Amino acid sequence: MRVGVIGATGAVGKELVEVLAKRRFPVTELCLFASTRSAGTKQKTPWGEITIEAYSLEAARNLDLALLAVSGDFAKAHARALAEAGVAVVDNSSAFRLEQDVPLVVPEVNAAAIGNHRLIANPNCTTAILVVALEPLRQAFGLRRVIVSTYQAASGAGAEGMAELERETRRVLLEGGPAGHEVFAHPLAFNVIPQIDSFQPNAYTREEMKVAWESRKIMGLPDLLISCTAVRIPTFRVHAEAVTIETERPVTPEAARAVLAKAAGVKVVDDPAAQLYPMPITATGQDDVEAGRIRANPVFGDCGLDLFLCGDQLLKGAALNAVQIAERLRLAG
Ligand SMILES: NC(=O)C1=CN([C@@H]2O[C@H](COP(=O)(O)OP(=O)(O)OC[C@H]3O[C@@H](n4cnc5c(N)ncnc54)[C@H](OP(=O)(O)O)[C@@H]3O)[C@@H](O)[C@H]2O)C=CC1
Ligand SMILES: N[C@@H](CC(=O)OP(=O)(O)O)C(=O)O
Repeated sequence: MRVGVIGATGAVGKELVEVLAKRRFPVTELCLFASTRSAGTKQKTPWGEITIEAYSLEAARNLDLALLAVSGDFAKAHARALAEAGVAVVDNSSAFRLEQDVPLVVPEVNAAAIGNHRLIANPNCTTAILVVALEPLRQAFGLRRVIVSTYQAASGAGAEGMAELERETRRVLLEGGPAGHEVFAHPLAFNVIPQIDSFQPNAYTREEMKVAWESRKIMGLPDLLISCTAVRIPTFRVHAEAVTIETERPVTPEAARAVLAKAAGVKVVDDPAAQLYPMPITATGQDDVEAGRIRANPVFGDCGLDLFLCGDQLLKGAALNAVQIAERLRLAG
């Protein structure tokens, strides 16, 4: 397949190239696109050094598959035209996630939604990591309410977010100066920030509402009661999530552990006696979402469960999930 990665110089785009190679996606030609800023620069890839092109429909229309990792505004301006030109498009931005005619897919949960669609939306990273663990629990015990608190890495804000955390951490440690900020609302180094994206009229942030809106769509549970508090922390990679659920039927930690141990895309890491639990340091670079600290939550009687998740948001939350979707597009013909 002729494959294009659009946004190839960014945090997600670079991972997309690596994931395509790692999963031996049948690439006959790889084209890398970014903005005019990067056009002409060369990027090392498993297929050799490739020159970045400035994106244009003319240059991309001969692709079989386009993996978009640019902004929502860019996707709104270009994705449908690309799909109408016959290119299968998987979009990582939030532009189309809630559009009725565009499936929003996490293959472990709702691969069937792909059907014959040629424009597929990849979910918000926090959401993808959450639903991979929630869906098997829903199937086994039913799901009544979900409360999530997140601990999200700097790379969720893209390559510039990572660069800012590194630069400002160095500034504090080496120069003793105060940490600055441009990407984040406040200095992130040596801090945590309970704001990701803009505030909504209901006092939640947009990131928090995406977790609710998108989980409902992916899981096909439009009335699911779900509340999220999304927090940025000074790690580079992996989003962690403390999750509390109320199930419809009684649940025990042992039964939940057994369900999650069999679930695709989940790895149970839960041995408190050995101090084993999910952490960004162990989840970095891993395809599976780590699930641990599984315990009964007494607030919801025998239907309450607490767990802690760590997922590499550049992989399952973005590049890996997008390529998993593309693999199914290929199978669909
Ligand atoms: N980071 C994450 O954890 C996740 C991100 N996403 C989504 O994925 C998308 C990409 O995010 P991320 O990789 O973090 O962002 P980055 O800021 O790291 O990368 C953005 C990319 O878009 C390119 N770009 C910008 N403008 C244009 C343009 N006009 N034409 C072509 N390419 C352009 C940039 O190229 P250049 O270098 O030339 O400027 C760069 O390659 C976003 O929609 C984001 O919401 C989704 C899930 C997780
Ligand atoms: N908002 C996420 C990453 C992201 O880009 O999400 P979305 O694609 O929904 O805007 C974060 O900052 O961690």
